[in-house]
Amino acid sequence: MKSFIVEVGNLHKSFGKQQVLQGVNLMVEQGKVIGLLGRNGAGKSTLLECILGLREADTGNSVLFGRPVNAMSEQVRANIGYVPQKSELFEWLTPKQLLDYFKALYPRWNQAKVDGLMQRWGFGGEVADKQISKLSGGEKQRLSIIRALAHDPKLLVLDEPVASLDPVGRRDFLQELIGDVIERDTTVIFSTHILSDLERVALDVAFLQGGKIVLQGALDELLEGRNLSLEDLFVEVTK
Ligand SMILES: Nc1ncnc2c1ncn2[C@@H]1O[C@H](COP(=O)(O)OP(=O)(O)OP(=O)(O)O)[C@@H](O)[C@H]1O
Repeated sequence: MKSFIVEVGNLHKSFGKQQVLQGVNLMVEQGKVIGLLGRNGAGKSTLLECILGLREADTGNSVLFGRPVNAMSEQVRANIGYVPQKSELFEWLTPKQLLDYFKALYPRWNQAKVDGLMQRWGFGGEVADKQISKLSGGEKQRLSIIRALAHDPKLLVLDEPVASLDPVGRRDFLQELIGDVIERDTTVIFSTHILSDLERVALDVAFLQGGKIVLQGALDELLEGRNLSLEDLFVEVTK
């Protein structure tokens, strides 16, 4: 039996009077790819941040790799890759400098993979030496993804990773992701509003609505017998 990489129990988070997460439970097995869906403002980013311990929950717990997120060693933390919704790259560096900086931080850094992605994802020429602040939104997002994949993480958490990518960029990214999952049994949680992408990669989906995961399961099983498209299901579940 495979182990659970992510175990989230009864997570609550409010901002002032606004209760955003109201008892989220979410279990993710090793090697699963889960698409996290929900309306704008449903709390997807908040949930992903709480799962990773980047934002403190009010109550409840997040356990990653069998360890509470707030008591994780650096070694365990190095198994995680994260692409935030808004990339927080060091804007004054160049892409090359940024990747060299992170390379020094991670014991398991796959330089061959980085070199390949840089070539294929548009950083082969002078863009690699341009200041990050001057890159386009899509270029920054690609760089953020390269950074997150570079250390071969066992858990990848992606918050709308493809929102600024063009169709070719989205396809390249999804191929890379699928390759990673197949080769390395990577566990992936990613939020997106692009349902067609989700249908291409996510085998499982989880719907966040009213501060809770209201539906989670294998995409084909959820759609089977309902005679619905994923878009129909989204509308129905998030009403
Ligand atoms: N730091 C904060 N302070 C106050 N309110 C916040 C803060 N961060 C998020 N919120 C609120 O919490 C709610 C959930 O926000 P969140 O960004 O998690 O939603 P989301 O599901 O990721 O949305 P989207 O699909 O639009 O990206 C929103 O109503 C937002 O205004």
